[in-house]
Amino acid sequence: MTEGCTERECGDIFEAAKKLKKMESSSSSAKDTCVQVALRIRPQGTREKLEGSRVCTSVLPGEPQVTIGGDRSFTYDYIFDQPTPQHAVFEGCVERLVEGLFDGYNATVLAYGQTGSGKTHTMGTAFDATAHLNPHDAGVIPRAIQHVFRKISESKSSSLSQGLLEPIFEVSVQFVELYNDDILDLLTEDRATSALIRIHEDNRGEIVLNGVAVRPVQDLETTMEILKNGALNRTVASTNMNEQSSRSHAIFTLHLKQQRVVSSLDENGQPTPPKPGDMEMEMLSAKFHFVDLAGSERMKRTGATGERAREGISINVGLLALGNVIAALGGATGKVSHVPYRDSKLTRLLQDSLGGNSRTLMIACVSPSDSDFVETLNTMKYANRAKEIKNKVVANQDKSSKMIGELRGRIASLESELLEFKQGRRTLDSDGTEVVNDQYHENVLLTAEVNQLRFRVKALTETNEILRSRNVDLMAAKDSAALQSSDSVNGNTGEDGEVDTVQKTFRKYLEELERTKSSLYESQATCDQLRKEMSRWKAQATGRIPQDSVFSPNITTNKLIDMARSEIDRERKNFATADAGQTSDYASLGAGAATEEDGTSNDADELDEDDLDRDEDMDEDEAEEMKKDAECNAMQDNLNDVMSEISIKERLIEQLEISEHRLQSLRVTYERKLSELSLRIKATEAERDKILAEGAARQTGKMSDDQAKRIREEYERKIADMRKEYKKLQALEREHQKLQEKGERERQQMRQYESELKDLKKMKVDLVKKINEEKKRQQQQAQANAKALAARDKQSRMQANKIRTLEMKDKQREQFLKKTTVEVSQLRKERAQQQAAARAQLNKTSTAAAMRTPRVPVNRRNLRAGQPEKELSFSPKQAKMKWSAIEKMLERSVVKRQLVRKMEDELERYLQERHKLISDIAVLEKTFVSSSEIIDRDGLMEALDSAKQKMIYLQEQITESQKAIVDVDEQV
Ligand SMILES: Nc1ncnc2c1ncn2[C@@H]1O[C@H](COP(=O)(O)OP(=O)(O)OP(=O)(O)O)[C@@H](O)[C@H]1O
Repeated sequence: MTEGCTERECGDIFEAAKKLKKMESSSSSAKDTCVQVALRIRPQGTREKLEGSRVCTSVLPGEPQVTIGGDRSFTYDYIFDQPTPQHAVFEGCVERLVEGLFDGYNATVLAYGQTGSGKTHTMGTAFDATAHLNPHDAGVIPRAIQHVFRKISESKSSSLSQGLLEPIFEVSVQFVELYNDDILDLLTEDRATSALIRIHEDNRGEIVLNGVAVRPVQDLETTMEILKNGALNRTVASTNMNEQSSRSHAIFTLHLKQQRVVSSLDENGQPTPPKPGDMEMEMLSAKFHFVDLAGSERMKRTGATGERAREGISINVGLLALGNVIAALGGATGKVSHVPYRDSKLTRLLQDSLGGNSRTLMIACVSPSDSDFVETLNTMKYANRAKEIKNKVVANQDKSSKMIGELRGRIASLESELLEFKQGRRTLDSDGTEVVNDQYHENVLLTAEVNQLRFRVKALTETNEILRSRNVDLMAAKDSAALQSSDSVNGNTGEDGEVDTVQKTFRKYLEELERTKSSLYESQATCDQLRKEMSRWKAQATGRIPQDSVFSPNITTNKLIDMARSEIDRERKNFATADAGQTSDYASLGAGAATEEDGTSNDADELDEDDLDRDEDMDEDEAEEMKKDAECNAMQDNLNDVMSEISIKERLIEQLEISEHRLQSLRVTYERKLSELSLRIKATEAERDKILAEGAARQTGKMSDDQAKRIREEYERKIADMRKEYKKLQALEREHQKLQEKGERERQQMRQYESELKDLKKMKVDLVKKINEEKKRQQQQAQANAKALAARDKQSRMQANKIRTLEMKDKQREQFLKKTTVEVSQLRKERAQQQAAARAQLNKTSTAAAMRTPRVPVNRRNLRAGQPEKELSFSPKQAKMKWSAIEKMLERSVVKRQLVRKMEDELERYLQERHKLISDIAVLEKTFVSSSEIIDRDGLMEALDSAKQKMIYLQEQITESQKAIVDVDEQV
């Protein structure tokens, strides 16, 4: 397990990081969310049924798809067909928005549709001052309010049951209407205050209404009362299309502020209760706009005149501006250049909800009747465009909670990152392959190196063991030699001076051996010390300090370490000298690159995208450079290893050479002594023989037999002693022989060390060469990179210039077009005036001369001639092409519009005929029932038959017209 972190802790950190990441992504980061669209088809009204209207919409069962006009289909996020009850609409698409309110997400529900299509019914603000609202018919707003208060009490009681701090909620409401482009506060009786209402955009980009009453509310009943009073204050009037038609756009806003204990999310993204000791508070705020738009209407159909017509125009202007905002936000390219929010107060009020920070739902309300075919088709198209709008949704947390959350997330992710480095966490890269991080690889390499060193230490320990056993042998030999020497002291005191010398020599020899052994130990210790030192350097290089890096103080060891350090320092200095040239080159290159950056920074604002690209490239280059640096460092480490190895081997060889030298000199001394002893044995034997021979010659008289015997015995004893001594010396010689053999083995080892040393030196040379080559290559690469960077900078500067030039040209072109348009309208005006004048003149004089009034040329060539030189030189061909394209497009859409209008009129005519025919049929049927004359009844029957035939024909025509409208409408 990794240092300083238990398995459990690691797991906890990972989990915490995971949860916080989820929290972060779910709360603080803005997410793109499309505006959701629901289509609600209201049931046919009694009047429509009586008028014989047929249902022209059909919904695919189980699919959110609707078909109209035969084969025109639209798909929405939700479709609620005719019989859908109110609660299903709320639960289907609004409830989750209310839930989001408690997590700090703004929401908007926008009811759109033609007049009488069911917007007010759906929103739930169709209150009757006297009648009690049937809970079953309650619309979206009452249900949302109910849900908010229910959820508040639920979360309070759930906190209490969990032993957590009770959350604090603040709920307030606002209710305004936009009538004839005036904002009116529906919660105040004093209409004069409305003049003081201002739309204001705060520093977070949120739209706020200054001067509008904010009513704090505590429970469902009070809020409903406020809602009801406000709704009853709304401007409504009766039109042909709707008994109670809303003549204004109404916006009911519910603000929710809460202070609660922060809850984290589990692995499934579900909130988990915080631990009792971990009670961090957060502040969340959110608002819910409920927008009941006034119905779009065709004056012809609503029969509006006077004030109603003025209202209708204002409503249609607002809705048109809303349509333009929707079109701009949901443009095919997805790139919004300008959104005309400021074109109307309605769009300005809805700026938050469309393209802003809100989860928005548009409920498009339509009538299923074929008499409303054109309006229904238009509403469906309008709603279809709204689907494309993308909002940026972010939870509204107070600044400090947000920051704390972000910091917690950051800490947790850093902790998990650290853990990943330590443990070698496997991750999936972009290709989906499993990878282990670099730090882990490095750890593995170091562990392998440590193992290798351990192996070598083991080998040295074994050598040590061998030397120790040899020491034991030698000690035994020494003891036996001492014993023999004491024997000889006891038995022979006369001629044993030479033997003593031999023994002394032998002792010296043993002492020498001991010295050699201790030298070997010393070199072994040096070797160990150097290895430890090496691993300490490595550990320092990787930021780790091994546990065994503390040694007992020892003067010799320290001396050796100092020696090794000075040697390494010397080598490092050598390399540093070799590097110095290249480093200064790198530094100058780096400075060059920095200067380049400074030079380009002035253009940073204009070159954002290019800079981003370049940053990415630079990141890649940096990564590449870092990789190379790592390689270079690895090589340097290798070189250091080789060098320390070399110094170890050199020391070993030195020691072996010294010991070999000592052995050699001992051998010579020893051999000399041996030959001296052998000569003396021979001389003694010769002396004995000689005395014996003389004794035999003098046998006759002077020496007795006993005398001779004594002399012989004495000499024989002497010789026996000497032989003994000789034997001892021979044994010693054998021992010496053995030692020599060992020496030979050591010499072999030395030769091996020497060849290894040679290899290592060669390796060192190769490595130095390789490092130099690598550095040279890196230098070249850096130069090439700097060059490429400079080239890229130059290119991006050029591109920026190009963009600026193009933008300038574009501006000029726009100005040119604007000026041209102004001039054209000016000329048209003048022309009209001239024509009027000419007509007046014609009336006066009745002569053709007046018709020759000089005409002001209005063709484009003349207009262009009036432009300054510069503008003319600016791509007139392009401007002409653009102009003609605009003209063609306008022409096409005008033709299409005219055609559709004609078809709509035709459809309207058929519908009216059908309406008339239905009432005719009703009259005929009535007369038929009341008539008693057979002749009359036959006539009536025939009339009824022909009316019914006509009805079939009319129905077919209506269907055909609807199909034709859809076909033309679909054409681009
Ligand atoms: N889903 C429905 N179920 C039953 N009746 C409905 C439904 N939708 C609308 N209605 C009825 O249709 C009539 C018109 O509805 P509503 O007033 O809500 O239309 P509107 O779109 O708000 O019209 P306007 O834009 O003119 O205010 C009302 O009498 C309403 O009760």
